[in-house]
Amino acid sequence: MAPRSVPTLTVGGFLGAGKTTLVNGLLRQADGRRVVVFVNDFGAINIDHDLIETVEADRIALSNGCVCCSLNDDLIRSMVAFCDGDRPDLFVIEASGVADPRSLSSTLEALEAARHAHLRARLYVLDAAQVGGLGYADTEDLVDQAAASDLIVVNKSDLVSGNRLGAIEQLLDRSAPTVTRAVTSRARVSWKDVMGVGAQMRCSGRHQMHGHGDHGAFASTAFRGFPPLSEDRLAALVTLLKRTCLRAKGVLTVEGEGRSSTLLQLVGPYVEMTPVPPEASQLAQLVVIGWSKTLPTAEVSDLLQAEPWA
Ligand SMILES: Nc1nc2c(ncn2[C@@H]2O[C@H](COP(=O)(O)OP(=O)(O)OP(=O)(O)O)[C@@H](O)[C@H]2O)c(=O)[nH]1
Repeated sequence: MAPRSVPTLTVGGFLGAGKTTLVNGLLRQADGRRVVVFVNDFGAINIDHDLIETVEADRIALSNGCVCCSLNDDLIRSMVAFCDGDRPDLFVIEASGVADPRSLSSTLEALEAARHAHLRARLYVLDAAQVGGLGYADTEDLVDQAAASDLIVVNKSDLVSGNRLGAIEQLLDRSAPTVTRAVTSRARVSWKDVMGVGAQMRCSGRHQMHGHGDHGAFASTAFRGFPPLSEDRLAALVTLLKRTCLRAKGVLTVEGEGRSSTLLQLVGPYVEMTPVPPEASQLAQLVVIGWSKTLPTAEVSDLLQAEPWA
């Protein structure tokens, strides 16, 4: 009997929209199914890979490039390698926050032709707090990408007013009227809903070809192994990043008793700092992503007292 083809979910969405949060939420519902997650980070350090909650062997990092263009061959090779062994129950591809997830359709078609994997559903996470905060052209681009998906997850509803949510819903009514939608906080979607939507959307015209977006507009810089930060320098760093960057994430060590480590997550003006348990204390590392023309590499370097690593 021919081995079964592996159903595959793609997860797209702009920088910081909540893709990793959504994938982790799905993994918690896996109920014994074996899920292999391919994680693509735009920066040179794949921090998302570390944040995905699954066993080591089933998280595959695709770093320092974009899965919709330069890393496409790596993705295909890696998926085929998994299909040569004991096939998993599900593949999940989390695209980078600058990828155009529409480009993954042709990758999936090639794998489908070889009976390795097939597209189950394309999920697109839209950050409700971000939509409209970007320029008109960028917002339009995100909405176009969302319209080419099977499920739009309008996330971070906790951060916006009812009016703002209503305006986003109206925009999607006009631009993506046939795509199923879920309004969420913490990107909570049920396994059943996700699998159900895919089954309904098998013939959704996904054979269009799409080029990838203009990644040249974005740049990232990464720092590693820098010394512990004083409270003041940490505050100055956060202020700088909020003002100048689209996305930053990393693990920082803060000076003081016990030298605590903190996971910093920044999406535009939104900041989360979560203590990292001592047993998981890691090498200090930070990835900063923004517009190429305004990325504050030198200022971040001064505050961290370290040269960029990549
Ligand atoms: N307040 C709030 N924060 C959220 C929500 N969903 C995700 N976040 C936070 O937003 C930040 C980014 O979430 P991620 O899931 O890492 O986003 P991502 O799309 O994977 O980010 P990149 O891959 O870097 O583009 C994290 O600090 C999350 O905890 C939400 O619904 N509400």
